[in-house]
Formats: sequence, C-alpha cells, structure tokens
Amino acid sequence: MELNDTTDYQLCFACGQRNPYGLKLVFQLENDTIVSDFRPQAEHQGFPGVIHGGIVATILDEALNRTTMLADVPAWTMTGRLDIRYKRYVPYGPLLRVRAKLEMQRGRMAQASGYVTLAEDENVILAQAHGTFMALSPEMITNLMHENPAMRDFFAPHAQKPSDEVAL
Ligand SMILES: CCCCCCCCCC(=O)SCCNC(=O)CCNC(=O)[C@H](O)C(C)(C)COP(=O)(O)OP(=O)(O)OC[C@H]1O[C@@H](n2cnc3c(N)ncnc32)[C@H](O)[C@@H]1OP(=O)(O)O
Repeated sequence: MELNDTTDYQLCFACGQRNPYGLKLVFQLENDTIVSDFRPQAEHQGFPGVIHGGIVATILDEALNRTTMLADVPAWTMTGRLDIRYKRYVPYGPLLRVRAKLEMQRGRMAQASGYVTLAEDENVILAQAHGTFMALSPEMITNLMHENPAMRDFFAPHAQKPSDEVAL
C-alpha cells in the first residue's frame, strides 16, 4: 500500500512534494495509525505566533483521509464532512505531529478521527477532528488516470478491473 505520492504529479496542496506552496506532508504507518510530522513555516501563521486554523484543518483532513488506505477495502476518498475542535492554539515554531485512525468503513463511506500535538509532547492535544470520507468511484479513478497518466501507478490498484470496463 502506497501512502505517499511519488509519481511525477505530486501537486496536492497537503502532500505534494512538488507543490511550492504546499505543506509537503509525508505519511507513515505506525501499527494502525497514520502519522505525519510537520514543521510550520512563517507563512502558515494567522495571528502572530499562531498557526492558521485552515492549515491545521488541512493537516487533519489529509491525515484522516489517508486512513481509508487502511480499510478492508482500501480506497482513495473525498472528504464529505470534517468536524474540528481547536482546543489550544497551535504555536509557530515547534515540530507538530498528526495521528489519525480509521473508525469504520461501510460501503463507500468511511469515518476517521485524529489529533494534532507537539511532536515532543503528545500528551496535550491541540486540535482534534472527526470526518466522513466517500470513496472515489472506480469510474472516477479511471478518468483521473486517463487525464493524469503520471498518476497511473498510484491509482492503479483502485481502478476498474478489465472485467468492469464498459464497452465503448
Ligand atoms: C494525489 C495524492 C492524494 C491526494 C489526497 C487528497 C485528499 C484531499 C481531501 C480533499 O480535500 S477532497 C476535496 C474536498 N471534498 C469535496 O470536494 C467533496 C465534494 N462533495 C462530493 O463530491 C460529494 O458530495 C461526496 C463525494 C462527498 C458524496 O457524494 P456521492 O454522490 O458519492 O454520495 P451520495 O450523495 O450519493 O451519498 C451516498 C451516501 O453517503 C452519504 N453521504 C454523502 N455525503 C455525506 C457527507 N458529507 N457526510 C455524511 N454522509 C454523506 C449519503 O447520505 C448517502 O447515504 P445513504 O446511502 O445511506 O443514503
């Protein structure tokens, strides 16, 4: 299972390593948990010294979204709903850590939860989230691969099987 896009696309705002404006998140698997560390840059602040809530939301969104790769039927998903509780302000400076877990999968829908802490102190939760994610249809993945050939390797396991293909 590939958690990170290593194709020559890599333009996702959260995880694309070629996106000059992106967060360049890299995900790892620790048992059943998706984990990523992130060091905010000056331009990620809202109030001085405080990481913008939208950036925190992006980190949580992307991490929760990745948990659907851990499902019995792994799937690339669209975020349908994301509920965030900002418990404490996220400081500019220290390394951050996000952890996310898949809670359930039923049909095309999955639910996940996760939280952001300082990497050096995971006891204090700064923000936590719960979300609902809907699997991209095989047809959509097939279209994505058609329009973005560079992403074929990434999406191929989730594309339509030849037997599913509709005769033209
Ligand atoms: C390249 C490297 C990797 C990149 C990863 C990038 C991750 C990016 C994460 C994102 O930012 S995704 C972009 C932000 N999200 C969107 O743009 C989603 C926009 N919304 C949609 O496309 C559709 O509304 C959605 C896919 C979420 C659902 O539409 P569907 O047509 O697939 O579902 P439908 O409306 O038929 O509903 C099917 C079931 O799901 C339920 N459902 C749909 N949307 C829901 C929702 N939001 N929350 C809870 N349940 C939902 C719905 O009630 C229903 O339940 P039942 O079957 O029991 O009737």
